[in-house]
Amino acid sequence: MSLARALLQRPSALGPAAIRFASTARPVSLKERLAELIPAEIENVKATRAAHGKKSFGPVIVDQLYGGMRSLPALIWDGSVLDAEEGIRFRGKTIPDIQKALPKAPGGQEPLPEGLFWLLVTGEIPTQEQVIQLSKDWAARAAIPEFVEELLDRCPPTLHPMSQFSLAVTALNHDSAFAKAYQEGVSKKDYWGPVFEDSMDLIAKLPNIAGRIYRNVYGGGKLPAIDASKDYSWNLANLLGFGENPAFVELLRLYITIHSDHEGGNVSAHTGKLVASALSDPFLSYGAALNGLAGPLHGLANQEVLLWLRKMQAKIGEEPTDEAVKEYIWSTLKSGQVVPGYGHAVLRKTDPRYTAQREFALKHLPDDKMFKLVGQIYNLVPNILLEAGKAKNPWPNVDAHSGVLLTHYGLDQMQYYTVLFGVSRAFGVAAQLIWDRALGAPLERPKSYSTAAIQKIFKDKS
Ligand SMILES: CC(=O)SCCNC(=O)CCNC(=O)[C@H](O)C(C)(C)COP(=O)(O)OP(=O)(O)OC[C@H]1O[C@@H](n2cnc3c(N)ncnc32)[C@H](O)[C@@H]1OP(=O)(O)O
Ligand SMILES: O=C([O-])CC(=O)C(=O)O
Repeated sequence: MSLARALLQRPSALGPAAIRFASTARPVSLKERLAELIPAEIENVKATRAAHGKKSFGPVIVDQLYGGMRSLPALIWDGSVLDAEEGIRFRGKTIPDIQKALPKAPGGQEPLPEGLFWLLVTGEIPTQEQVIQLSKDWAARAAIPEFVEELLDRCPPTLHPMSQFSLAVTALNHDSAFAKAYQEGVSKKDYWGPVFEDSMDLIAKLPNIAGRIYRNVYGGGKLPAIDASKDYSWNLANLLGFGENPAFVELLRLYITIHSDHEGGNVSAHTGKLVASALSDPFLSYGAALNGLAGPLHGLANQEVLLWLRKMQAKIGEEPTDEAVKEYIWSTLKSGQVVPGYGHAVLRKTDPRYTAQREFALKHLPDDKMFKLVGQIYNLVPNILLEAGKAKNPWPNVDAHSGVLLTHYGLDQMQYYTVLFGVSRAFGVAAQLIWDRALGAPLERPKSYSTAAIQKIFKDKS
């Protein structure tokens, strides 16, 4: 067994210097860096709990039990934290920060999602070499089992792409390193190793799954092979048939980076964490997360936005007046539907992910008719939502913009959009699952109450 392998199997037995010594010929890998970071983080969590473990986070009110647990402090999520006014920070960094700091592809301007994953896992900005190493590692792991290919090929094209995606990801559990290790009696303190391997496999295999679904449902012929000399987003674009379009590849780099993580309480992230807390492997956990992402109030909203825009254009034309757009928005609200792409459970300002996409559009497609319509809607919806008086946040979220960019480049099959969101969200969920197992996160089991029980509690107290 090589020294590097021995180190990886028993990282805690040897110090960081030894690990660095073993890898002088190549950059320190993500797994090696993680092995260095875990012992200190275990101590950090212990110290935090010792200092603050018995302190209150404030009262829980009954409305929070009925109201979807809004603002209830209930989860630990290290990769990112969401501020209602400012938006997301990945390991403390805003979207403009990471656009500046993360490594880029040669000639590219957008951050490479490989770098974002490194940042989510370690809290550190990787070197160009480390990012290249990650691209190559994922390319080497990208093949999917033949039976998963067959499973996808047998899905009727009428089955929603998200259902196909979730089926395929769940089926990857067949080869889970963690499920196998658990059956073989792996010790709790070593859970993170096979969970790391599964997480890397999961992310690496998503382009082949996503590409196969796209070509099966929408045509486009045989899938090309993964090119190990190219980055993750280029390969995904190529599998979809857009590898020759550098602007589309750049868009995917930005898209995957900004959709990756949105702290822990959103439906997909929380579902992944919850399911994994039962020690279900990362494939089962992420399959469950995808089923949540497929809901129209969450990730599917990007599909809904495009459908809504198309219906609007069909009704009032491609370049409508403000009055016609206003009337259309009101008719949506009056018929008891939501305006897709607007509002948010936490945010109270324009989503910085919307802004990042708008800036991309201003640079690459300023004259696109649908982009202009999206801008026009931005000037009208917030006032109407405020006037309607219900939504706590009248501003656009990430989903208000993404479909327009994809459509511009010819990816206009909106039912497919949430699959791309799903590829991206795997980065954030996987990073947290690795840490949850490294830090020994317990089974999740909050307390529930019936309405009768609540009435009794307060009757007894009054
Ligand atoms: C990646 C993402 O998941 S981002 C979110 C994507 N989802 C969408 O864009 C769908 C449209 N938006 C919405 O439905 C909501 O704003 C959500 C689901 C995102 C957030 O929901 P909540 O936290 O419950 O929002 P909020 O507290 O503001 O809701 C209060 C009321 O305003 C309504 N409301 C909120 N946003 C909108 C909207 N965009 N259009 C119409 N009504 C809205 C709610 O439906 C709710 O109505 P109700 O009292 O009749 O039930
Ligand atoms: O944070 C949320 O609840 C929804 C959201 O924007 C995301 O998950 O990206």
